[in-house]
Amino acid sequence: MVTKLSDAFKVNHVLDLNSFTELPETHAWTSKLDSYSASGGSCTSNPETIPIIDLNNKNTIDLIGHACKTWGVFQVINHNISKNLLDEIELKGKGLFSLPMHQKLRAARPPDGLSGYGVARISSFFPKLMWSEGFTIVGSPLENAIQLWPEDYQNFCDTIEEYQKAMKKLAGKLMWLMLGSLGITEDDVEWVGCKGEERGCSALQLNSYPTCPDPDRAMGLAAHTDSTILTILHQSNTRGLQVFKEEGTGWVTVPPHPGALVVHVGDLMHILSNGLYPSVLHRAIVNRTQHRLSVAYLYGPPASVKISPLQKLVDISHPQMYRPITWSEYLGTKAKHFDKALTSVRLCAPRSRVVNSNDHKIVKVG
Ligand SMILES: C=C1C[C@]23C[C@@]1(O)CC[C@H]2[C@@]12CCC[C@@](C)(C(=O)O1)[C@H]2[C@@H]3C(=O)O
Ligand SMILES: O=C(O)CCC(=O)C(=O)O
Ligand SMILES: [Fe+2]
Repeated sequence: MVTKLSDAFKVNHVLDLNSFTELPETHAWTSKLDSYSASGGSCTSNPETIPIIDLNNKNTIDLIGHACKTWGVFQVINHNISKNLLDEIELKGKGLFSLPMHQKLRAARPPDGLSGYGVARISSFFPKLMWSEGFTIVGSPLENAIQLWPEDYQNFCDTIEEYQKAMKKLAGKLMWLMLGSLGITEDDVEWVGCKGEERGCSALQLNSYPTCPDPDRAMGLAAHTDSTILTILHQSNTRGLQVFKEEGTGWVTVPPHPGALVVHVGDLMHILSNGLYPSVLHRAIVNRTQHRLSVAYLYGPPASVKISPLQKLVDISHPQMYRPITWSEYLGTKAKHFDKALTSVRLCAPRSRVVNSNDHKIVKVG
């Protein structure tokens, strides 16, 4: 960890990125830092493209299974989330991030808190700061919304709550399609129907990436995997999201597709599938001319349920690869070990096909 910047991170020092005409040193990700490099790593114009899956297609389940195995990411269309709701959440996000800094800081995320405004949580693991600001909502948005708009918080809350509800439904459906593609049914999952504590459950993360005076040396959101079962990402029509594909391919851009939502396989699906569906390493880069916004719905199980490889996927030739762990414990492990979190709960060596994409600092991208 880098002491100076991690101190800044702890007190949630957010700089107003719109006020810079040159990239400050604190945000300059040099190529010497190898895998930390912003411009580092080939970003291919790969002939292979990230699958776009129509949820009304009769082969959806197989297409999803194949995408999870080969990419760890896909886009979905015909997902039943209205364009109106997607436009509305984008509008609310833009409204929030365009508030003056002193107003946003009224809702600053406390050092050990879950919800609120601030720099990327993973900042403390990197020697440089990221060119982004974020707003996390776990549970009700009410408390933060009142801090931001004491007179007019209801409008924001209504959109967020409607979005959370719609995403929860879609995420549940996608989880069962993913598990279904592995031959798993509800009977195989002990914690089905277990409500658990709502606190600590799925989070909504609004990310804002202001235009950047030197985008090749800056990093929007550094390479990471999500600590989720799956994540549903709505990206505005500006490019920026990249996923890492092994086998010599490198970083691949996930091009915005009108109306589509991006789905990431997260670390908990990696565990549940006993390594069959590896979580996807991804990052966000920035650009000189267009502000970019993304909204991530980070979906997980009830916080206190023990997650472990599903027994149907474990046998003598496929031993259990991970120990049981709750989502809250895993988030704690991630906060401490970051890219080594998954390895730290591993019981035996990974399947030979799976490159350990989670030791991402060893991934050669520079
Ligand atoms: C549920 C969560 C996953 C997350 C940490 C959090 O408590 C809320 C924010 C999430 C997020 C979004 C941006 C990337 C990420 C790595 C981060 O720093 O905050 C993820 C966290 C995660 O998936 O580990
Ligand atoms: O902004 C993006 O495209 C990526 C956001 C992301 O990875 C996250 O919020 O976890
Ligand atoms: Fe992410």
